[in-house]
Amino acid sequence: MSKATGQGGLDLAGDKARALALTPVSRETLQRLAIYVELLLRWQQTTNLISPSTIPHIWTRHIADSLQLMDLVPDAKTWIDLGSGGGFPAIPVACVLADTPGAMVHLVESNGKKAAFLREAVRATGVPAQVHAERIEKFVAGAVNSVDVVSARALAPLKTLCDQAFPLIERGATGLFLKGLDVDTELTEASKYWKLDARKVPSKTSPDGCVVIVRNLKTQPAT
Ligand SMILES: C[S@@+](CC[C@H](N)C(=O)[O-])C[C@H]1O[C@@H](n2cnc3c(N)ncnc32)[C@H](O)[C@@H]1O
Repeated sequence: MSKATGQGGLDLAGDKARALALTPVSRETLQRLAIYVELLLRWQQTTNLISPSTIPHIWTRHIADSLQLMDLVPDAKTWIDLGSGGGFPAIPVACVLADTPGAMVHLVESNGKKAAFLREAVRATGVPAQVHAERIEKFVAGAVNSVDVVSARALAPLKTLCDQAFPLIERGATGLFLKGLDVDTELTEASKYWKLDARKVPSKTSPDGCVVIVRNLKTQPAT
């Protein structure tokens, strides 16, 4: 495999350079990310971890999209990522946090094959992360410790994310939810059931995307 090309002769160098310009990382973090990307592309041949059409843009569409969360919560050390799938945003976040003492990222993913991949990704990169192969509802209900951040990407509408993340946000976690074009409709719907402080931050990687930062989540009083 040449330096310029990735798995299967894919030329990812340009996309990787664009991603690193958007979300710069240390040399050590980049080494961990490169191990993860290579592993993901290998598993992708037999397990659907990301949409095949996004493979040529894996560094911008997935890695940088995940890394943009770091600047929003610079002091956060403990995360729970809901519905991690192939590992976004959790594994890139853990790659950055690997040099932070006390950091831990929990990945909740009920699909057995994807959870097996995530375990292998954690082992290969050596990042501070644990994979929980169970349903979000069960994991969150049993989570005893408070965390700094609860994140989710491409999992569910905001109303459902509020339902799922409420026990964690109630105990002080900040919700970071990567969202697309429908965000305003989703916010309107969520606001019927939840009182929430929600701030939209434009995405660094997608012109139609944003990150919704949720704090102070409370149920709406019945009218
Ligand atoms: C569309 S994928 C998104 C994966 C990843 N977050 C991303 O952005 O690439 C949603 C993932 O959430 C998982 N999932 C959905 N509902 C879940 C639940 N209730 N408990 C655990 N995992 C769930 C699915 O198995 C799937 O892998």
